[in-house]
Amino acid sequence: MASIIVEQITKSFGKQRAVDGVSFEVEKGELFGLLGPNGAGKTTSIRIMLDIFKPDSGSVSILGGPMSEAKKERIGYLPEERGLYQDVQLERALVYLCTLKGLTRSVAKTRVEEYMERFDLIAHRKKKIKELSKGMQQKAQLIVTLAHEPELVIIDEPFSALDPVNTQMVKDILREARAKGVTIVMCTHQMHQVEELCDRLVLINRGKTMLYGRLDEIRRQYAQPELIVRPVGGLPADVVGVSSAERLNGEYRLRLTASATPQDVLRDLVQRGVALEQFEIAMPTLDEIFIQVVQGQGELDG
Ligand SMILES: Nc1ncnc2c1ncn2[C@@H]1O[C@H](COP(=O)(O)OP(=O)(O)OP(=O)(O)O)[C@@H](O)[C@H]1O
Repeated sequence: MASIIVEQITKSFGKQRAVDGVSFEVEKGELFGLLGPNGAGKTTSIRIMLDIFKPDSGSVSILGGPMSEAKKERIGYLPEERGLYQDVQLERALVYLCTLKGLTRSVAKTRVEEYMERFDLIAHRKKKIKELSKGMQQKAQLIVTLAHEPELVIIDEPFSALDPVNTQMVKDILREARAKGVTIVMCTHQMHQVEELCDRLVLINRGKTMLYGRLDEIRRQYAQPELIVRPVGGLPADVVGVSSAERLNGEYRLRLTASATPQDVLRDLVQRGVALEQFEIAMPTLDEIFIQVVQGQGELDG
């Protein structure tokens, strides 16, 4: 079942077309990546999804239909711009913001305390927001996003100000939420985080959908005919189906001829008695795919 259905949305600001016919669906309980370079239209798409902006055309169904006031309490949103009242003490600010999301004061207090423990903020509970570091403020905002236990979470750059320890903690929290059936849409430029966390993704560029689908399928689709092979000894010079071989730290990256398959190469190596520690099809990283797609569109558009 889909938690969000985005159909052919468009949005212009003056002559600038920020979103240009974007469609995708986010399944219930998945961790979905919303990706794209700066200015691609991600934040505008999120704002349309959350009914902050009306689209010029197209439609959005969220949690089974149009957005409503009641639904807002079932959603957690971490916006890109982190706006907390700077002069208020951390704990007071968090409890207050959680009551705005429908929690009673006493439940809000308990949850906030639990989350402050978990996020290692408890020692700072009496500090004003402006006295907290950037990373601490971001964790505080994540608490506001999550503490009312929303069924749908939309987070824009959740890791941007976090050190590796806090990044790991937030990733664990997101995985736990997913395991409980929470739907998560994550907008980020950090491709390795997407590779680690996301089931499916959409990549938009200049307002248009460039890639959409399962991460593993997208990587397979962009796989070059290359192998990574680690032989026990050396590699013969004339392996069947190999057009070039590059050696790096005992590992070879083999480029295949147009008609060869990985099986042809493996068969030849086995027949020649080459012992192998590793034999795998080289998969491109999401970073490489992102750059290829974005630069490719740039070249097409001139
Ligand atoms: N309120 C606005 N008024 C005018 N133009 C806007 C407004 N919001 C966004 N835009 C323009 O729309 C385009 C898409 O912006 P958007 O913020 O959606 O991109 P983004 O993918 O979130 O980028 P980033 O990764 O840099 O945050 C940009 O060209 C931007 O200048």
